[in-house]
Amino acid sequence: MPSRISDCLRANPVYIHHKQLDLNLVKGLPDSHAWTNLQDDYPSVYLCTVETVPVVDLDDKKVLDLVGHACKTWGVFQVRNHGISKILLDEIESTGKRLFSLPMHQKLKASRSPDGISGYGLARISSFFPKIMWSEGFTIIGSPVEHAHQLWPQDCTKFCDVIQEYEKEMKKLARKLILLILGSLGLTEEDVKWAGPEGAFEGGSAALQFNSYPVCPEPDRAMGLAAHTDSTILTILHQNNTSGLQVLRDGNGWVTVPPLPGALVVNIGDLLHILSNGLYPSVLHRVIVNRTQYRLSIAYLYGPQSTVKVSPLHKLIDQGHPPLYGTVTWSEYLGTKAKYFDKALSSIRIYAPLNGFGDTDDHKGVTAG
Ligand SMILES: O=C(O)CCC(=O)C(=O)O
Ligand SMILES: [Fe+2]
Repeated sequence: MPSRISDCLRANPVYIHHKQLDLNLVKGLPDSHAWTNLQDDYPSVYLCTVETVPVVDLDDKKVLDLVGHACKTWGVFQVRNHGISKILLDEIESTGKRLFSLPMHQKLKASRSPDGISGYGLARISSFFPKIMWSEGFTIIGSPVEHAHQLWPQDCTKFCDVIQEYEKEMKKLARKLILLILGSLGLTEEDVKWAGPEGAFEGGSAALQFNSYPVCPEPDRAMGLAAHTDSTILTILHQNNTSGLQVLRDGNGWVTVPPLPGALVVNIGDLLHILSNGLYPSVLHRVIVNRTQYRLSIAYLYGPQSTVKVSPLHKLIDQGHPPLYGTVTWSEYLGTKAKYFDKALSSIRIYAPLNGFGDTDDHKGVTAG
C-alpha cells in the first residue's frame, strides 16, 4: 500500500496523449486547442452584480465565523495576514517565470514521464478532455533536485532553495488553516484521528504545482484549465496579478477570483468535502486565458498521509446527519478520480436520501470540452 502521495500517484497513472505545443510560438489558435461548447457552460457572472469571493484576515477576532461562512457558502476564500512574507511570494513567482521562460527543448528535458508524477507537462486532467488546454505545468513532489538539474545543469541551487522554503512555509499555513476550519465546525485536532499524537498533522503530504498561461490569440475559444475540483484537503494558491481563476457560484455562474496583492487563495478540496460530510463542499474552478497578459499560478496541494482513512468526522454524524460518504484513503481517492473524474465524489457517496435532506448532487456537473 503506497504511503506517500508520490507513490499513490504512481499507482494511478494518467496517460495523456496530447502533444505539448510551444504556445509562445503559435500564431493562431490550432484546432487541437479550440474548445467547442464553452458557451454551453455556465455564464460568467460579472463582479459588479454579485458578492465577491470572501477575503478573510487571519488576525480578525471573528476568524472562525468568517472561515466557516466562506467554506460553507463558497468553498473558496482569499486570506490576508497569512504569515508568508512578500519576499517569499515574489521569489516563488519569479522562480516560476524563470522556469517557464526557458526554451521548450530545455523544459522538455524535465518532462513528466507518462507514468511519472513530477516534472514539466500538461495538466493531469488533460486526459479527460478531447481538446488541449492553453497552459503548461510543472509539478514538484518530493525533492525538486533531479528535475531542477535537468532544467539548469549549471546551477539549480537557488531554484531548489526557494522551493524548499516555500514548501516549508506552506505546510505551516496549511496546518493553521485546517485548525481554523476544524474550529469553525466546532472541532479540534483531537477529533481527527490521523492528526497524529501532537495533533500537528505531521504526516501530511503535498505537491507543488506551477501553472503557466501564455497570452492567447483567441481566448474566447480556449481554456486555460478546465473545470475541476482538487482532490486535496485544501489547496493554497498564489496567482500573479493577472486574473483568470473562476469558481462556480451556487451552480449558477462563474465568478472571477481577483488577484489581490499579497493575498492567497484557499480552495476546499474533495477530501475536506468528505471529512465535513458535505458541509464544506469542494469548489469547482477553472482558468480562462486572455489576449494580452501572461498569467502564472502556484498551487500548494495539501492532503493527509496517503494511507490514512478519511471519512466524515464522527462529531458531525448523528441520527439526523448520517454519513454521506464512505471511507477512502487519499491513494484510493486518487484512483477513483483518475477513473471517474467529476463523478468521483458521487461514486463514493453512500447515502442519497429521498426526503430532501442533504445535497444529493455533489457538484452540479459541468461539462466543458
Ligand atoms: O491557475 C489557477 O489559478 C488554478 C490552478 C488549479 O486549479 C490547480 O493547479 O489545481
Ligand atoms: Fe485546481
